[in-house]
Amino acid sequence: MDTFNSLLSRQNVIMTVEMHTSGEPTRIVISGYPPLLGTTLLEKRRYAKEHHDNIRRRLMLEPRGHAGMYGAILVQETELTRSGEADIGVLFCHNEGYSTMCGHATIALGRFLVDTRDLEMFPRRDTLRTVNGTTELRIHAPCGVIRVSVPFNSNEVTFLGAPSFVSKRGLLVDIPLNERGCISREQVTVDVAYGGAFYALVSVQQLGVKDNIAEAAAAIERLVNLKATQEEIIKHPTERDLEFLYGVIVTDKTQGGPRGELGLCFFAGGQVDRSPTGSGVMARVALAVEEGWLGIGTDEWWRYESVVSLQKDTLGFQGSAMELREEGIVVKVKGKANYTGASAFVCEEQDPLKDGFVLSFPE
Ligand SMILES: O=C(O)[C@H]1NCC[C@@H]1O
Repeated sequence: MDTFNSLLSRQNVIMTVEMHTSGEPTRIVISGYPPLLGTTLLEKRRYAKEHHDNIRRRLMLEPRGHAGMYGAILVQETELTRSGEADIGVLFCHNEGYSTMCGHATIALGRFLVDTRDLEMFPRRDTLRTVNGTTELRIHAPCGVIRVSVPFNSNEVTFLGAPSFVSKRGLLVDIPLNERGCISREQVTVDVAYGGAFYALVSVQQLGVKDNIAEAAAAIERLVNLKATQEEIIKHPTERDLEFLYGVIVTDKTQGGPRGELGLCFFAGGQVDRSPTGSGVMARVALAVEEGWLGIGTDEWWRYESVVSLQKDTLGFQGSAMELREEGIVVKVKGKANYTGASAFVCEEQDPLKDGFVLSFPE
């Protein structure tokens, strides 16, 4: 039988730093994760899925995690760190798998990576440039390079994401009779946009949601997925691995103040984002530009709130359209992250729940 001390002295202890961004957690894996084979970050992402998924489950699911847990696995070497286009790589993970972009985790990582002095964890830390008290870093995420600005002595981080674009405006989704328990309309208009990951965007007014918004969002996800496959809507210009519907964001412009709106993001098979969803902000800004009410390069900021940030002033994200490129619109997102702690995770071989579990009730 293992004692706790001997478990802690083993090599397979996983150390994490814990943060939150507007209430959404980021569990940053800082040591104990095995090396990922592959030349590119997307190859390493596939390798993590195929060979180390038990570690994701262990860290995200109960009893170590919970239904809203989110993680970031640092990847020291990628094709873009080698070419000098990025300073470090990252893989994002959650209860269901691995995402391609995450704004809230980027905000947390920005702070943490600038704070750290551990060169084993972040070998290029010393090459970062600080100008007028703001440190700049480039994080290679599966969707591309994110340029992050971290001011000294502040918890507010800004990032410029990989280009965002609208895939389909005004997609008409017929609501079949069996889904009308949660959605009161016969037809709903949905927009599909990409902000490092693909989102279905639908207003709560359009949805005519009866009482269970999570059930309505899950129905929209199913129906949009069906239509998107038929009409080839979820297409990334270069990477097949990025072609999936990551989430549904239910928006409400009647809440969030005069220059803002509320959004509730359901992603990864039912996880609910506590934050205003940074990658969702990227997608929503691209849509706002296409709808013609937000300019590009005008320094106009729009506020994006979540159900948590709405209750606490100053916790929301802000988004602005910075630049139009051939691949899409470069969006700037601003938000705040705070530390909550650090953990050392162990597991005992005899533990039948060592790789985590999802709570479900027998039918
Ligand atoms: O901020 C974001 O982009 C995200 N938060 C959880 C789901 C998304 O990845």
